[in-house]
Amino acid sequence: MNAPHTPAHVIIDDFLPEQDAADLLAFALENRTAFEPAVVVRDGDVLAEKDNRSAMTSTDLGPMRSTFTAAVEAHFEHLCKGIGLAPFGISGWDMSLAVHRDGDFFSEHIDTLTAENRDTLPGDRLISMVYYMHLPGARFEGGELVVRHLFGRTEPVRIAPRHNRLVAFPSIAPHAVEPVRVPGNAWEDARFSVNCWLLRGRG
Ligand SMILES: O=C(O)CCC(=O)C(=O)O
Ligand SMILES: [Fe+2]
Repeated sequence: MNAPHTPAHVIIDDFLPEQDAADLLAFALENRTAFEPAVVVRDGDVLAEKDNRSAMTSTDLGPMRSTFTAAVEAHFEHLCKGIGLAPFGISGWDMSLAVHRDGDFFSEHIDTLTAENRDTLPGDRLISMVYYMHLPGARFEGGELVVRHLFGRTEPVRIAPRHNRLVAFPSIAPHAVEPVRVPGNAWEDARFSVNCWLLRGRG
């Protein structure tokens, strides 16, 4: 359980069986051409906004998609409890692979879609999850996830992007990715992740 005054978040280390973690990372490493520069969506407009975010994403998880969703489903009640939410019917999954390379970052934001953006998904993002992966000895530095609580004067939590670590938090919690440094900027040295949002249907 989280202490009462820390942001409600859950960390699960060794989230996937070792072989699945290696296969998922291998899939991301091998499918480099599927990644495109990430965009920021605001008020219904898709913005390639270098001021707020620099990363690349791909919605193709291939055969690893079902491996990943099954693992999340197995932890669903635990995740809800740690975040302080009653379990809900998942109306949809929003998922992508992401890579942060040298100089990449994501300034503070929330994942909840509001206004016109809300209609782009078949439900509201309630839980945000980030699953980290990288090769042993990958040379990136930085890229900590910083999660801030919405209310109260509490210290933000800073979470290192450790291989095979899942972090979950409420999608409305402000969070950011600190700048990543990758000496030499080799693809194999980057900070890879799966971003996954659990959607709840609307009444
Ligand atoms: O990569 C991370 O640690 C977080 C990414 C994120 O906040 C997002 O994609 O919305
Ligand atoms: Fe986010």
